[in-house]
Amino acid sequence: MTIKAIVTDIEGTTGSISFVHETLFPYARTHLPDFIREHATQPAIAEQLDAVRQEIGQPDANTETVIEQLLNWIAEDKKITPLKALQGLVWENGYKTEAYKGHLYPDAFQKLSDWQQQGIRLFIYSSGSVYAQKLLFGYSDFGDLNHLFEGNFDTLIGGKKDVASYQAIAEQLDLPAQEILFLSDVIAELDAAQAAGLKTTHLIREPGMETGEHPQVSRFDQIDLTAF
Ligand SMILES: CSCCC(=O)C(=O)COP(=O)(O)O
Ligand SMILES: [Mg+2]
Repeated sequence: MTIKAIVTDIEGTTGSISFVHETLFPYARTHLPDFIREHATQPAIAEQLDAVRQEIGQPDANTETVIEQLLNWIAEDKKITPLKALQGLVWENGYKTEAYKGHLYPDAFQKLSDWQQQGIRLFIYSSGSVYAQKLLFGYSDFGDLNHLFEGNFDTLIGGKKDVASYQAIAEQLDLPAQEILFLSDVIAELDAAQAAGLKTTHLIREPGMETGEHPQVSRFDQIDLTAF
């Protein structure tokens, strides 16, 4: 079977977990409160704040209550759509002021570039918003890499542990599921993708990570597309 498209996770797969948890999340924790206070009445921000109120079942929650909720969700690494949308908007300033660059493993950069040259269709599926994904790859260690990807998916298509999300992605790619390879460091995500019929590969970037039943690699250059 020929792999025609690759859908890749970001955190723990194309880039390090520590970049997300030790750089991006702390930056959001520091800057999100004032960002929200300053922009709360802008329609795009107000829409996300209303989505938080709806999520917590408090339609009349004031701005400070919403901020406190968002900070709790950051601490708990919740993959809740309005949080991820707001984080992306806050991170923009960090990239633009060069507080950080989007972390990418060199082997991921090299292999994604090779696959694109070979005509493999490339997509990202991350819990980070599409906007946050485009920032991370737009301001990456290797420059602007958004040209490598044909498309991006986030939690608007569904959760990454839900089989239906991968069925919807296969439908949008207009490919049989078995011609799509999904890359991730999270077994529950790989299980969901496999249940939808996608091929899978488990990235184990750091020693001591849980192993499962999926084909395993520690670097992108160990992935052989002809093996599927
Ligand atoms: C794309 S921005 C940073 C990643 C992020 O916010 C996140 O929650 C990581 O999710 P992933 O699905 O890439 O593990
Ligand atoms: Mg991941």
